[in-house]
Amino acid sequence: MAQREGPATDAATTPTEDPIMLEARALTKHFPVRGLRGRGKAVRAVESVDLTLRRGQVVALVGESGSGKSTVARLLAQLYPATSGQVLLRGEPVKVRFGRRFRAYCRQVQMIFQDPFASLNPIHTVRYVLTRSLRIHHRGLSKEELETRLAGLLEQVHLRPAERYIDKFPHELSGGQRQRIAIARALGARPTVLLADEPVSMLDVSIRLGVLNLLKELKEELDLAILYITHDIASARYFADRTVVMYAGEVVESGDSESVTQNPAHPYTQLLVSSAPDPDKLADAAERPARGEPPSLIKPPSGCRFHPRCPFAMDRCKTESPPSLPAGDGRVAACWLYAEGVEKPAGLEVKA
Ligand SMILES: Nc1ncnc2c1ncn2[C@@H]1O[C@H](COP(=O)(O)OP(=O)(O)OP(=O)(O)O)[C@@H](O)[C@H]1O
Repeated sequence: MAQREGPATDAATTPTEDPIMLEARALTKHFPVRGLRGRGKAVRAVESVDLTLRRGQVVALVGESGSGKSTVARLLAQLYPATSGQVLLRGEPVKVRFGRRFRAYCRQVQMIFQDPFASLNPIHTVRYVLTRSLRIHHRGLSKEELETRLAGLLEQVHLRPAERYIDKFPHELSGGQRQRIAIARALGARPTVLLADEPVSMLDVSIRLGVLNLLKELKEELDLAILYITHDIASARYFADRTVVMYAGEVVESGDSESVTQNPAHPYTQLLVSSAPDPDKLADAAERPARGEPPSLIKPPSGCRFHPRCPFAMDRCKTESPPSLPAGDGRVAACWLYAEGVEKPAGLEVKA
């Protein structure tokens, strides 16, 4: 059986030939704890995460609050320096945080934030926001070119006619319209990769699907590689080609979205799926209730970080960190239950 040291990797099992645009290799981030009592301590927010974003694909990064999803996105966007590990853009290692090379990186890799209220400055009109993005990323555009591109950006995010929106301030727009402006601003750079950190979670439920559909359409039109960060594993099935599940800073499962969301292999993914608000699954969730809380990342549990909450934990799980193991359907799971010779316990229902 093929085994790999460390947690589940997304890279090993990608079946398609689409070129890799952005990649994380063993990406790790520890935040030092400040203050006298924190001396020598660190929040181990992201631990050896591998992730592959391919052209024309959406990868969902799913996990509960505090599992390290946003930190991964910020590391990929070069907003934080990594403690260790690498980010590679089209195979080239990247380590830039300032100056011209940083701007060149941002032209390729753009981020969309969760809160369209906070990410747009209230004193600037849509025209200002989009013009600024175009000017920063594409110097020397003539006035006419700028106007054409501005109208094009609004058209791309379905805010039409452009004249209706161009001179509006953020407070004159709905949450969904604001998020569309944030997306248009990102597109102004003509990126190849979008990192979308919970792009719809602050929007009304009724308009979330419209924004996700827009991102899906843009992915197809522009061949974008998209990282979609979410708490909502159900939306990953709908929106993402592949799904990567994080728990307490580590990747625990990855594979194509249909298998990961419909036939989860890792006990944590099973817990996430069973506690998603799906009326058909409520009975099952009650039978296997979530035990405990996510652990402290300053002193994470030894062995598998999920073992204190895992209904199937074995002795080995308390001491040995599980490697990435094939778990059927092309998925990999960082779980000892998938090691050779281990009998699957009753209740771990994974279709072969
Ligand atoms: N700048 C920082 N300094 C110290 N600790 C941080 C910092 N940013 C994040 N953390 C910690 O790192 C861990 C992971 O946080 P992160 O925001 O990446 O998780 P998340 O999965 O995105 O959660 P959420 O969905 O709530 O945003 C948390 O314990 C958080 O408190």
